[in-house]
Amino acid sequence: MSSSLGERNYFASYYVQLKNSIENFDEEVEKIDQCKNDLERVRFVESFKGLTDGRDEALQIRREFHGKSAATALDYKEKGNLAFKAQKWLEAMVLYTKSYVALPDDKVNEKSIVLANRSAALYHLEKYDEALIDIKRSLDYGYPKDLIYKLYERLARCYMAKKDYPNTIKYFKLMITSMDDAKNLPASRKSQLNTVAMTMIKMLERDPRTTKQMEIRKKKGLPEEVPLSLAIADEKEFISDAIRFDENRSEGRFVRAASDVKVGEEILVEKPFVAVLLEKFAKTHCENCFIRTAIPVACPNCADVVYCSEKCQKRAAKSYHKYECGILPTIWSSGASVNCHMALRILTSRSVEHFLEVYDKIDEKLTADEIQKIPKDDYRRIAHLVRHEDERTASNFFQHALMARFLIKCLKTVNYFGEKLNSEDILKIEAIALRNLQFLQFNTHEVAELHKSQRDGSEKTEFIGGALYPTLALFNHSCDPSVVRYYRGTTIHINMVKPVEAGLQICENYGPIYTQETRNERQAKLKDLYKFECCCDACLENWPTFDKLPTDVIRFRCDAPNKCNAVIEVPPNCNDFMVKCLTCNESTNILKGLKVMQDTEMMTRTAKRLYDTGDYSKALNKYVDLIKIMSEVLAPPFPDYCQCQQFLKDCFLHLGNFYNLD
Ligand SMILES: C[S@@+](CC[C@H](N)C(=O)[O-])C[C@H]1O[C@@H](n2cnc3c(N)ncnc32)[C@H](O)[C@@H]1O
Repeated sequence: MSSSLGERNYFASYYVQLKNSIENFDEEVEKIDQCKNDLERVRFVESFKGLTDGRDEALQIRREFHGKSAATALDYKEKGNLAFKAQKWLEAMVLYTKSYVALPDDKVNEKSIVLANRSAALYHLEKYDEALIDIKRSLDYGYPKDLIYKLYERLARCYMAKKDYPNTIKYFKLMITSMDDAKNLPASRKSQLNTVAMTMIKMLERDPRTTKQMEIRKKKGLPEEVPLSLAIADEKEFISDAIRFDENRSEGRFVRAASDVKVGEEILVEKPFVAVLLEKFAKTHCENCFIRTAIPVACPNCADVVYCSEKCQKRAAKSYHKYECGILPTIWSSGASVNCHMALRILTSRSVEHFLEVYDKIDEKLTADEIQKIPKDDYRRIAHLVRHEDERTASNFFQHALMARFLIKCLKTVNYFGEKLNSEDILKIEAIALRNLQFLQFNTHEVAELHKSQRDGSEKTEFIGGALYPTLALFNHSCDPSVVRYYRGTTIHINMVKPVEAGLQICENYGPIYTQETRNERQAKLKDLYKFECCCDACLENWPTFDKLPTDVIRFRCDAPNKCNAVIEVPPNCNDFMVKCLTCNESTNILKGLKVMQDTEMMTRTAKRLYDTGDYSKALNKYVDLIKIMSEVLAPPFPDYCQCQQFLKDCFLHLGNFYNLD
């Protein structure tokens, strides 16, 4: 669109314009408080006087396609060719991608040429798998017969670089025969190419490695060529038996350890119910699975998004993207947040019939165990998530309902509801959009990618999108969390960063963490953003931030047989080995603890060295051991423990989405 306001972030201006155009606006808005549910609220907004008497001209939504144009594609291709000639391979590759993404879907011949050109740039960048995929795509699109020998030569050279000799021979042979079709190729060049190919074939046929590779393939029954794909393998969802759900009046639903859970253990692997990539990453990451890809597949309709593979493109085309082509830029340019976009994508990723069918069956009082039994695709799996309806002001409800109305208007623009749906049913879908906006506010997770520069060793977590995980959304917060989250594509992995005894809560972290912010700062944020008062140990005991953690005491655990487990603080220069616990009056022998501290010093150095040399899986195991040993005799918070936990978290992040900045 553009709205007739014609500016970026126009939704906020639209709201202000609406506000200024109506007399007693605030009093009028207050009336939304009389509505008992979301359906009444969207009805209220639909009949709000400023929106019905013709003043809503400001929000005329138009579907907007970006960039599908043969002329633009040609321009990019020519620029790409210039960059290629100048041996600027990376620049050429990016320009060819732009050209390919801009090509209208029916320009099959041009697609074939651009992909072939991109494969040449990829070959020079030594990205052989990517080059192979592009060459095969190009052949599928019908690369010109008289030039096909060039692609076979490139295939042969890519396989040679990959040390796959049987396929190198195969494609040099194909190159030789296909030169018969190369009518315009001068005889001298033909003969030169022929000689090179024959020499390579002869040499490789005699090479024992070729025979060995062929024998292995035959023995294992492997295909001549393994189909290449850069898509990530489908991950299996998993929920550990070591966790169970519980709930109480003050904390709602939350998770407990069903049995002792070890540090490092994976307790949840979950795919999102819905995920939305940030606009900024739309041309570099797959819109469907968020994988970064050098050789994207274009959307057939628009130039706004790309996919990592044909599989992801088809998945998206089947559900949401069919409707979002052209309205995606409309929504982003409105200034709507990623949550607003997710509210809409929840609607487009399931059928309208599904929402209408479940509409009257939404049960607000489901327990977490009941929720787990709802099929994964069913909207009721997420419909019950916390919305804090009672804490919302009239103005907040009004603004959310206005956004829901805008999202529905976008869908109407692309004729999402067809002719059959009556206005009452559309209102119900609008009420669902309003519900989505409310629960997303408290339940969305930011999908991350780890950015690392090998050159200066810097690491940074970059947020690339938002996603909703139905099971993870039932975890409560602690400022001293039990888990770390990392992502593979959009799939989330949850792993323990400390041991938790059976029966105790397992919490994640919503942002404020005790090592970095004071209790007052954390509590203020949590109250404001999530509407609760945190009662985690770090808050109850007012643990200091990392830089203020005392270094002049050692915090031992009381190991009396009465399982007192209280903290015994001892100065490092204490000469007694038997120390009295102030809570239970029993004595604890701290010798074992002092020995642990000596042992961990050495282990910490080894773990850090493994981390610094990039051996993250070995470093991870060392940090797991360290935390396990420390937890047995010492009581957090103390600096060494915090540092080990931080490194353990960083090791896990290296298992997830990763981008090398160099
Ligand atoms: C993502 S949900 C977590 C699951 C939620 N308890 C439920 O019943 O669905 C976030 C909401 O849970 C509640 N919550 C999270 N952590 C809490 C805590 N430590 N103490 C009390 N309430 C908490 C708050 O109401 C918060 O807005």
